[in-house]
Amino acid sequence: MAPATRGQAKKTTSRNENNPIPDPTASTGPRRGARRQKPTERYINYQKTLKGSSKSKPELNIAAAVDKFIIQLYAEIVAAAVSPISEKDRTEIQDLIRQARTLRFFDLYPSDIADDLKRTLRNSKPSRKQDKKVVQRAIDDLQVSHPERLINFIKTPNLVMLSICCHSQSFRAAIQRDNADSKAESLPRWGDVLPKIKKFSSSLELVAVTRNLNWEAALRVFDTEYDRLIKCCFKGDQHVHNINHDSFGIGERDLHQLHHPTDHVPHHWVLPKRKESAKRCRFEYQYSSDLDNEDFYGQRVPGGLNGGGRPTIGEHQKAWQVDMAESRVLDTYDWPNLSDQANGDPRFDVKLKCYSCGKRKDCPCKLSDYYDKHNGRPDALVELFDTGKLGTGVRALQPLEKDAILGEYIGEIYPYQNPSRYRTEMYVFGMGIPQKRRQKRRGVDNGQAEDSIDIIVDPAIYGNWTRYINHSCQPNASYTFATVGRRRVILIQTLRDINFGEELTSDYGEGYFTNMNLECTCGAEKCRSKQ
Ligand SMILES: C[S@@+](CC[C@H](N)C(=O)[O-])C[C@H]1O[C@@H](n2cnc3c(N)ncnc32)[C@H](O)[C@@H]1O
Repeated sequence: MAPATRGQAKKTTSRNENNPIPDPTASTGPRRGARRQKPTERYINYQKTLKGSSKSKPELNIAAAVDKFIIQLYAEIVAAAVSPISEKDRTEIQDLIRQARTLRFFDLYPSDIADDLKRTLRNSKPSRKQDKKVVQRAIDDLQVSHPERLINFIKTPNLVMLSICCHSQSFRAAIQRDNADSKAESLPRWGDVLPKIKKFSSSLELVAVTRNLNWEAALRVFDTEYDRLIKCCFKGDQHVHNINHDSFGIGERDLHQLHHPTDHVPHHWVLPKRKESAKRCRFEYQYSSDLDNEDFYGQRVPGGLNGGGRPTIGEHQKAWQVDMAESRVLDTYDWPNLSDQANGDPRFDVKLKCYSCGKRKDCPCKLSDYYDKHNGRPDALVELFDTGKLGTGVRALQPLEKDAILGEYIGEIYPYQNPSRYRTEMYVFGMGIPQKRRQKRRGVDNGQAEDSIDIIVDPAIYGNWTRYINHSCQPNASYTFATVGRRRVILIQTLRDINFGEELTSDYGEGYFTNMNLECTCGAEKCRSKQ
């Protein structure tokens, strides 16, 4: 990809001879929408009060409040997955899941039998201390407010989703909060947030499981307690009405997991359009002479080589794409013009000051320093999703503010002079890096040419999520160059505020689609392909 250079009809009705005011008396029978009487003054005043009252606004406010809730839900689930959970939170999570399971258990029976069973439970007098505790806990579980919410959530979406969402404090509060309290606190009601949770459940699950959230541990904590409860209260098999109690009423459907990632790297897995399991990113390339050496062939190629044997040059291969933290400079290539100071790193930029500290020499800055000072969001919550016609794309799972730096465009680095390593320019990004300053004395340019190194950053196989940003002729993000710690980097920066759920796009530059022999299908109003 070449560096980006950066880059209603109003409805009118006029009342004239051709469009006269309709005469209500002109037709005989009643007409839809025709006003029969003039509205009374009282009615007009009432309408006015409605316009000014909160009744005219709630839709907007509710939508915004629900969005805010969903954004918090994602953020809190991710926080629970990647950092330790406090003891208090853990207890709350476990309590809510246990209450839901107890309620669900009784709900499996026809109501008369369930009532009988609850009565048996309340009248049971277990002798062992441990059993007493378990029975009391189950009796308490039956008293929770809004039991139907918990029971229904286990049915749709399911218990997996409940265990995942329970890791969010906002979720735990919302499912237990009375509607009156929601109103008083200007928070969305449970009935408002539930449809949105269902809508995003596949994405929420993928976000949680690829970050290794241990939803199952929280769910299983009380398994032994349920065994005890069944033995205490239901005297042998008398309660079994075609209901499997192996897991205290939890069936296969309750535990249906949609995504089964084989590793826990969030940016390896693409959220599918339909409710299927997420797919791991793969890439088809042509085996080239550049790869035909021990460094590549000898290593374990991600996803293996087709057929296992050494491929012939030009053969098509498919590999898993790998997520890595930093670019990898390949030393299997010759690096002409590399200055001594560069220390083997062709990204070394002799000419420019470090954008982070402003020094030219002895700069210790790392990219994280730059992020700290320049509105950086390198951990921004994004997900890979299947866009359909454009393949994999990236969308924001949180609002992103204008000018935020979201990450570095990284990949394998090799000299520009070489053909693309995987014989495709799909992800290739080129940049020139000065290695020597122009010698100017007393205002006279000595004519000595600048030494510069042209490099390719190629994330075809090794890269990060930034490679999946699709092109738009009216993008909301861009590639920017910076020098940080003497190293030239390509960064992704937002061009405007980006909303939750919006796809991130950038401009690949004029030549990309011509070079690739592709047509841009971004669909933007000012799409170059339309001009
Ligand atoms: C850098 S990759 C972006 C990620 C890519 N969609 C994927 O699945 O890996 C660039 C490729 O995405 C597709 N693409 C991205 N934006 C496009 C657009 N506006 N029109 C057509 N194809 C596009 C093209 O196949 C292009 O070669």
